[in-house]
Amino acid sequence: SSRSKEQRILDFVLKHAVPGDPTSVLNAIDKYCSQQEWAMNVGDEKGLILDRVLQEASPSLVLELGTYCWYSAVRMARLLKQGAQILTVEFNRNNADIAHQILQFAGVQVLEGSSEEVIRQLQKKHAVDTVDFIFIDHWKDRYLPDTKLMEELGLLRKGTVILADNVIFPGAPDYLQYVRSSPKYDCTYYPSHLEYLDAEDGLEKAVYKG
Ligand SMILES: O=c1[nH]cnc2c(O)c(F)c(-c3ccc(F)cc3)c(-c3ccc(F)cc3)c12
Ligand SMILES: [Mg+2]
Repeated sequence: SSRSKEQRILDFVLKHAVPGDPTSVLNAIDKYCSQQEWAMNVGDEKGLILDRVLQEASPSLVLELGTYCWYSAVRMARLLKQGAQILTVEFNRNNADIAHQILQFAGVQVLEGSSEEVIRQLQKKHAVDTVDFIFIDHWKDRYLPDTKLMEELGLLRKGTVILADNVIFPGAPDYLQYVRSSPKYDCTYYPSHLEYLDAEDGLEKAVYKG
């Protein structure tokens, strides 16, 4: 059977990265996706912004919406303090399987299902109280409804950082308008470029004020 692009990326990682060395995994994925086949990883340029915002937040619990090519989960896992955990949500079954193979890092758990389903189950099924850092990188039409759902369920606490990818391309205008006009958030825009390309893109940070 023909292997998918994601499986080809995994093959390249398993061949060129050093087991247990997350930076070598990131370098392998960036090399493959910038030279062989483009894929929608957050990438090295926006990844540096993610690194800085994550380190500043120093979270104990990270929720990622959109595992896809597992790149950002590895990127964040390598910077977490001892004992911190990442819950990453992927609804696409075969991507989740590959993610499991890559994410043999302690503390990264891939939860399968739609972001709405998983968010609704976090407190009861996954013993989550509040989330410290959320990386939104799944699907533009879900940014706003999922953020409102997390507010309603009390998953956000004073200081929770929400960092959203692709707020310019493909863009999430309803989400941007909401967080930037809401008194509940302090927002910062980080200009950058679409992964591995020159097109403009950026990340929006929204800090929940409780
Ligand atoms: O959907 C996404 N989720 C998360 N991150 C993404 C990301 O970082 C991207 F760069 C793109 C992107 C942007 C431009 C482009 F030309 C192709 C794909 C997408 C995306 C947008 C529209 C689709 F129909 C399919 C994929 C996503
Ligand atoms: Mg993205």
